[in-house]
Parts: sequence; structure tokens; C-alpha cells
Amino acid sequence: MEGNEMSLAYESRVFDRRSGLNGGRMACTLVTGFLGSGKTTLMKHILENRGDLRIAVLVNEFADSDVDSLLLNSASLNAAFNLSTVSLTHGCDCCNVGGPFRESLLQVVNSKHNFDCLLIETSGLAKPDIFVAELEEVGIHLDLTIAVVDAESLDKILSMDIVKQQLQHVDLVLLNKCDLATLGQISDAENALESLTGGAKVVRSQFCKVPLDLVIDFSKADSQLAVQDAVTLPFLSHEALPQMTFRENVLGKTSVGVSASSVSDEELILSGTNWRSSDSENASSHERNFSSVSFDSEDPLLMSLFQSSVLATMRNTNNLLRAKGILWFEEDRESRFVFQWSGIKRVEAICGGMWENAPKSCLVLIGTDKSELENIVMQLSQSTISKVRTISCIPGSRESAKSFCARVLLDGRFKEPVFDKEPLVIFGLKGSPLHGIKESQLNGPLMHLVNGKGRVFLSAVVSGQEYNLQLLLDNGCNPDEAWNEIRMAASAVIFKVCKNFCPCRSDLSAHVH
Ligand SMILES: Nc1nc2c(ncn2[C@@H]2O[C@H](COP(=O)(O)OP(=O)(O)OP(=O)(O)O)[C@@H](O)[C@H]2O)c(=O)[nH]1
Repeated sequence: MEGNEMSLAYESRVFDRRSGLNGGRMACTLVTGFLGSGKTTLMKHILENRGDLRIAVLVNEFADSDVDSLLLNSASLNAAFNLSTVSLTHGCDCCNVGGPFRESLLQVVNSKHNFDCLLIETSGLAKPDIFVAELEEVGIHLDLTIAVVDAESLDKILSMDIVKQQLQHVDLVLLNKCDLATLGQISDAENALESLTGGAKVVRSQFCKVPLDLVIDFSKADSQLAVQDAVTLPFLSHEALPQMTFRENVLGKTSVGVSASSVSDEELILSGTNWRSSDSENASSHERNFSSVSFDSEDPLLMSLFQSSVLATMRNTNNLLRAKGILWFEEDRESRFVFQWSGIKRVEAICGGMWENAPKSCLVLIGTDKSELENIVMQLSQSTISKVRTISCIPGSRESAKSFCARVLLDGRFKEPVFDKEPLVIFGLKGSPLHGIKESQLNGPLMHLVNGKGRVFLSAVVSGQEYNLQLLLDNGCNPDEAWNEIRMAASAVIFKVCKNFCPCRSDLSAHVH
């Protein structure tokens, strides 16, 4: 269903629903996918482009602590949507989605907000069938099950049972992060997905930017009405779903205590449901023992130590699958950085604004070796300012910064560097308004590429269309080596992004000549 047809189906469904007519029912989409594939990115995309759709969102988290609501910035996001934030906590969703999840579902169903659509984001280690069973229990009709897949790293995780299970019964796969993958990786992934999903539709995406009618299906209400008399079983999204069973019976054990905040009808909904335990105790529910460890600190971190010891340790840790959180750095105390580690050791630290609340660092690490994760947390706590005696600007850093800036200045592809946040140099590639290439399209990949090599750490500062990079130049950083690394990575990024444009006599000429 596309275009006009889709908007007609949507209009009539929303109208019927809001006017209380028969048949107008809430659409429901379940989003699954492995850790870091882009599920939250998809949620944000839908919410930011939802128009006047009333959307309820339930987010289920694997990790300890409230990192996900911090990352989603749910309080301010909800304020923008005129919704209050609800925080729920419950046990490992693989073993126990029951109580709080069902309560949340019932609140959505009974809400006077009369939602047009319910979106459920499962944790990156969850099996979607459990959620399907719960939806069925409360009479919510699931229209669409979507798996978000990281095109670049799929081949590395395909052997995991959890990944296969997540892909088994989906209607649609978003083959995401296509900007990071090669064409070979994309086509290999498509072939693998064809057999793993039994032929589900696969759509390539970057940052999950897909039309909303692809991920919210308003077409099923009518077909549901047509078969309503004949079929008494709850409607499910996929033919293969009858094979699904509620796993609580199979696994028997619930791993952790459950506590749910009570929520009034008015208070809906962007909720983080957080797993409170740090280990998946039920080995039969996961083929590996996944662990989650978190780090919280109200002391700022020294960026130089974060770079030289924490990131170095993370890179040498083979069993780290995911890290995310917010960071507070001594060298840039005003800025709130969102840190993400996902896929093939892709590292980003992006500042999108200042602190609205008391600054702090809060990071969650998920992996398969708890002691390795704890080692990273130890490095983190040793990098906080209270653990380090002298933090004044290290002698020599100013000279290094000047020398680095001089090199950047000579390269016409870059904007003029700025050194007013000593010891941080701020710089970045120029975008190309003429070709519609935004600074973020060049500087985002540049950060990933440089950080991925592991010798230099770049963070990003984003403000509107401006996307700048920050480099810390202390004694441990050789400006020539850093510049060489960045310059070469810039060439690779520009080649990939600009190869389809003719640069002659355009604002790209400096980039390619
Ligand atoms: N380059 C690139 N990065 C992406 C894309 N989509 C998402 N990301 C980044 O990948 C990281 C993880 O994305 P999330 O949306 O948080 O992934 P998730 O599946 O919700 O992660 P978990 O809930 O922890 O399992 C973030 O840093 C995103 O900005 C994409 O298409 N391209």
C-alpha cells in the first residue's frame, strides 16, 4: 500500500478510531534487532516525523540503570509531545516481560489519549515472540514486526542464535547503516536475510530514514474487519507466528525482582523498561551469557585519560558488544556528550547541547565477559578528575595545537580551525550546499573512521546544520601523526560521499583536487 492509498487508509482509520466508530483500531509495530543496530534511531525518526499522529512508545532495555531514557532524552522529548515520562523497571525480558509490560500495554489500550499507533522497541537481546504473546494476551493486534539490522556487522553476528531468532518472524527488515557498509557487504547481507527471514521484505536504510508508511501499517484495519467474523483468534502479523509460544512456560525461571511505577492515565508515554540485573542468569535463554555493567560518576572524566586508557582498553576487549551513555569531560565541562559504541567497534561521542540537569557521566556496557566489562569500568573510575592529581593544561599542548591548526588551515577541504576551548582544537570538513552535502555527512563518517583506527579520538559538537569535530592535543598526541591520520581518513570519506558528483567548478573542487 503506497501513496494516496496509504493516506486514505490512515485518514479513515484515525477518523474511525478518534470518533469511536467500529473498526478504527490502534496500529501496532514491534521493532526488534540486535544491540546497536539502530532501533532507537528508528524510534526517533518516527517520533520526529509523526505529524499529528498520536504515538505511544514502549522501550524495553537490557541494561541496568536509566541510560536509555537519558539517551532518548525522554523527559524533554515527551514535554515536546505533551506527554509525561514513565519509568518502568522489570526483569530480563527474555525471561519476564509479564507484569510491567502488560501493565503498560493496558494503560495504552485504556488511555483516553486514544493513540493512533503503538511502537514497541525490544531490547537488543530480546526474542520478539515473547512480546507478541503479551500483545495477544491484552488483545492488541500487531500489524508489523520490523527487524533493524546493521549491514556492516551482520556477518559477524549471524552465528548467534539470538540474531536468528530475532529475524525469524519479521515482516520487514531495515538493512540499516548502509552508509558504513560496502556494496559487497550489503548484497551478502541481503542474501543471508532472504533465507533467514523466509523472504521478508528487505529495505536498505541510513539512520533508519524510511517513509513512515513503511514502518506503521494502517492498512490492516480493513482486512481485519473483513475476516473478523470468520477468524476468532487474535490477529497476528505473520503467518508463521502460530509457532510462537510464550517462553515463560518453557524457561520457567524469572531472574530478577520487578517493580513498576504506577502511572495515571494522563501520564503516557515514552517509557524505558530497564533490566535491573547485571547478568543473564538463564543460560538457556541465551546461547552466551550476556552481562551488563554500568558506570556512574558525578566527577568529570579527563578526556586525555578517557582517550589513552579507557578507549584503548575498550578496543582491546573482544567481548564488548555495546556501550552507550552520557559523558561529562573536564576539558569541556559545559557540554553533554552522548557516547555510543556499536557494530564493528564504531565509536562516537557527540555533543548536541549543554547540560540541562546536574552534569554526570553514566555509561552502560554490554558484553559476554563480565570481568572485561568491569575492567573498563575500573579504567573509567580511574579517569575521573578526583583520581588524578594534576589536571592543568599540560605544557606543550598549546604548541601542538597551533601546529595542528596550521596544517588544517592549509587544507582547503577543511573549515578554519578554532582553538578557543584549550586544549581542544575545533575543526571540520566543509559541506557542499551546492550538492546538498551537509557537514554531518562528511564529519560524522570522518569521526567514525578516525576513532575506529584507535590512535586518535575525535568527538563531535553539533549545532543546527553545523557539525564540528574536536581533537584534544595534549602531550600524548603528536600533531603531525594526528593530522596525517585525519587527512587520510578525510580523503576516504570524501571519495565515498562525493564520488557521484562532478566537482568541476563547484564548491567541491577543493575536496577532490
Ligand atoms: N553511520 C551510521 N550510524 C548509525 C545508523 N543508524 C544508527 N547509527 C548509530 O548507531 C548507534 C546505535 O544506534 P541505536 O539506534 O542506539 O541502536 P539500538 O539498536 O537502539 O541500540 P540498543 O538499544 O542498545 O540495542 C548510534 O550511535 C547511532 O547514531 C546509520 O544508518 N549509519
